[in-house]
Amino acid sequence: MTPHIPYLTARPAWKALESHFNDIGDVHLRTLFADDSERGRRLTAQAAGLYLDYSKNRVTDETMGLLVELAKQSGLQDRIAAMFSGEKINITENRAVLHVALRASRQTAIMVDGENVVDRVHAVLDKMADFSGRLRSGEWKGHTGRPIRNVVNIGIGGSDLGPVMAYEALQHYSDRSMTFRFVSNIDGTDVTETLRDLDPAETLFIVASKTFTTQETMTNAQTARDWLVKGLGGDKDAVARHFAAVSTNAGKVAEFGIDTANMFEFWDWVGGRYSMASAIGLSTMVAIGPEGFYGLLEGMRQMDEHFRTADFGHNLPVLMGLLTVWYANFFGAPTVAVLPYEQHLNRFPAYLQQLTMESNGKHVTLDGTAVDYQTSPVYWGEPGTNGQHSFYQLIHQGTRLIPCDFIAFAQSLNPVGRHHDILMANVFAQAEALAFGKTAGEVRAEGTADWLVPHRVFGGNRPSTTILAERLTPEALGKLVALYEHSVFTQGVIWDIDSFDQWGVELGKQLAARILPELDTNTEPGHDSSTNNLIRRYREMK
Ligand SMILES: O=P(O)(O)OC[C@H]1O[C@](O)(CO)[C@@H](O)[C@@H]1O
Repeated sequence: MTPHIPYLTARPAWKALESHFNDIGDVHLRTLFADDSERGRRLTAQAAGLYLDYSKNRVTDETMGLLVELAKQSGLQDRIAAMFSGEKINITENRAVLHVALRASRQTAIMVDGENVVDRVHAVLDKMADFSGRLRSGEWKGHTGRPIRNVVNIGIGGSDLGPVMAYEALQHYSDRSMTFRFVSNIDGTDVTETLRDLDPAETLFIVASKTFTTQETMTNAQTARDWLVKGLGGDKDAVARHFAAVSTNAGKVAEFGIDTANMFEFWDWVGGRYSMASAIGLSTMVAIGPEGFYGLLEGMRQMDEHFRTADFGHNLPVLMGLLTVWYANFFGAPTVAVLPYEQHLNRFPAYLQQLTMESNGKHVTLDGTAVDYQTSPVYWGEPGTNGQHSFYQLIHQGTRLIPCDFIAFAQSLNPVGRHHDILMANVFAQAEALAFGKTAGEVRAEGTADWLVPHRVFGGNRPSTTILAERLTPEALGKLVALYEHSVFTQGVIWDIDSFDQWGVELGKQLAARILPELDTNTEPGHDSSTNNLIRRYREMK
């Protein structure tokens, strides 16, 4: 029988953390470092080649002990076991949550409803590898007999953000003789600008949609199909050689007119935002090749294993998840900044926004009780060093506490002159400046006039975590993605919420469906006075 888990704020470890926070919440990182010369070496952890330095966080050994205790009292170990064994932990949709099965090795067995899903995963991976191989070699020909040189992924949310993030991240490994583009927005500009300079005879569309009913994706796919057929002389038969689909919904794929032989399947136990290792990653596999894609899966698998087996005190995703809870709930920090010092990770913050906020932006516990504590913070960020010349001012001297995740790699994929050392000097310097700041005494000692001193003081004590890896490879990206996935899981378990549904996006969809027909008629729209007025104005102006 599952042990009863008390409401979050009634758990003994929570209460202990509250009183501990009163004791150490204001202690400065300068003091913590001055009192413990080993701190920077000790408050670190590493696994699967990722090095996590969490020493610049406002924690002591006691804090970490209590946070780990909180994870235990929240039943984290059982919940991890439940996820990995295919239990239907997405309770509001009655679904298993098995993105870990997408990267399980062929020999593994994970049963859902009496079936080993790992066999199905590998059957699809084999089909993807065959298709990717034929595209990349030029064996797969378009309708006019020309090889495919352009791949356009049409999808949105998890059917876009994972593929586009992974493509950007792994561009170094991609086939540079091909172009890869991503259409997501319903704004006609997205599809128009994407297709503007492409030759339909050499273009393949991957329509990626779990449900195959998403309005944005279906509308963009229809426009792409019209563009293709028109560009190839009006021959509808061209669609078969230029469209592939990735979906859980074979019926809808066939209805759209895509040959289901060109359909790559995934399953309802893969959440959209957890799907980049599934067939949703088809564009990634075409770009970097099957071997590269298997490398990505291998990296994820290593982090999955670490998460599943390592004790919480040395478990990277658990530590990161617990630190997020510590700042969100005890310091009241409303956001987390993710700052990759790697240009190829420029879409990583956007990817993480869906992963974190669609997962943990919830207001009730699993049993439907309204929470009286904060859940997911807002995640945001930009690659360094660009952010330094824009919003870092607020992180350094603003009034809000913004925990930062710095992500950096020891080796550059593009070693040019001193660029990489300068980049790394900056990431280390930022974390140092945030933690230790500059005192009024130090500012004065530089000869600063008295009136200017307060403006030039850096309070410091601003927490950050640094993730350091050797080099951005498919494996490393897989580890990083799985690290954040499991950190999100850890947070969700502590907060006792369903991290795998997304009911919050439904209302807007329903209202848009109601408004759409009203935009074309002259009947009185049936909404509040602001919405009615906006609809009327739009009708006049359009
Ligand atoms: O893959 P689909 O079914 O088109 O859904 C796209 C996205 O829409 C959502 O359901 C809601 O925004 C996401 O969770 C999902 O990733």
